[in-house]
Amino acid sequence: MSIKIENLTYIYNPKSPFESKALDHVSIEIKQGEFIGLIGHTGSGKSTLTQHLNGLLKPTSGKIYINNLDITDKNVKMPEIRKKVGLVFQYPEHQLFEETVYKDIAFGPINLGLSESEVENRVKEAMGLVKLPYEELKDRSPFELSGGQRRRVAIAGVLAMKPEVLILDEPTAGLDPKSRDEILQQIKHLHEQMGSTVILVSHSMEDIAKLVGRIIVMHKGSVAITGTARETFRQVEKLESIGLGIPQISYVMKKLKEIDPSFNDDIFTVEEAKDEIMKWIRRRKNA
Ligand SMILES: Nc1ncnc2c1ncn2[C@@H]1O[C@H](COP(=O)(O)OP(=O)(O)OP(=O)(O)O)[C@@H](O)[C@H]1O
Repeated sequence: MSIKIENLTYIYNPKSPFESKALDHVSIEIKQGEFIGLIGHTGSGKSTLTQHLNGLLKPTSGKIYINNLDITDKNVKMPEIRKKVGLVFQYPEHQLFEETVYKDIAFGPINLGLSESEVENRVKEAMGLVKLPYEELKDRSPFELSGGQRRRVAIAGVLAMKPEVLILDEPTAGLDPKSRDEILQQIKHLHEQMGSTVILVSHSMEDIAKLVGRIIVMHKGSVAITGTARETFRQVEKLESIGLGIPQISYVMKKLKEIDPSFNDDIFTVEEAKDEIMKWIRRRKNA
């Protein structure tokens, strides 16, 4: 599904002493199947933006088109949009409420009006996608599971709806490194396998550099930078001026270049850094 946001402005508590402009004339186009990283300092408007995409918030002004359909139009039925745009909130496990893992994941598909056997298939498939063993966990209470497993149950609940656009607001916040890596790998795999449009909100430049095709940088409610990871992370000064940085490994490579100018410092992932260091070692051996 393609997304087009035109001049979107959003004001919380308008005309009150608590009025706050969270989005200011934001225009963005996202093509079908893109993997977008949405980054920005805390309070820059990322969550406010994502909540507009499934109709949870209505623009103060501006338009949002999903597959050319204007979802800000009063006549568009929001449940229809929510079937297509899945939003995984920050700490989604706090929203688990059913007594078993099965019932929690089945909640969305049941609301879609699917038959019992279709619901069961959706639950099995979604649990498989996030690597949760179906037989072992389906009758367990989500509250007996580990934090990482609960997060997966919550993500599976959204995946079971088979959304065409998947929005994940910091899906790895608060998880241990192993669970983080596993969940990110699964999101990557999902994007490749299902071809859905994915928007990943993250504070981790490392994760963003590794995963996404294009980055949108928000600053004070506006789009500050948009481009590939390479194009974005080359703008170090601009990023630092708005309180962001580049992946840690890029700073390491910049330091190495200061010591030996033959180093390439146009590097954003650990994999790229490994290759560059190996090349440097080979050059030294041959010298
Ligand atoms: N419910 C609300 N009522 C009033 N103002 C709000 C509300 N939610 C957010 N804001 C304000 O809107 C602005 C954007 O907030 P938003 O949550 O969209 O930022 P964010 O980039 O997602 O931040 P974070 O990275 O901390 O999640 C901030 O100034 C915030 O204080």
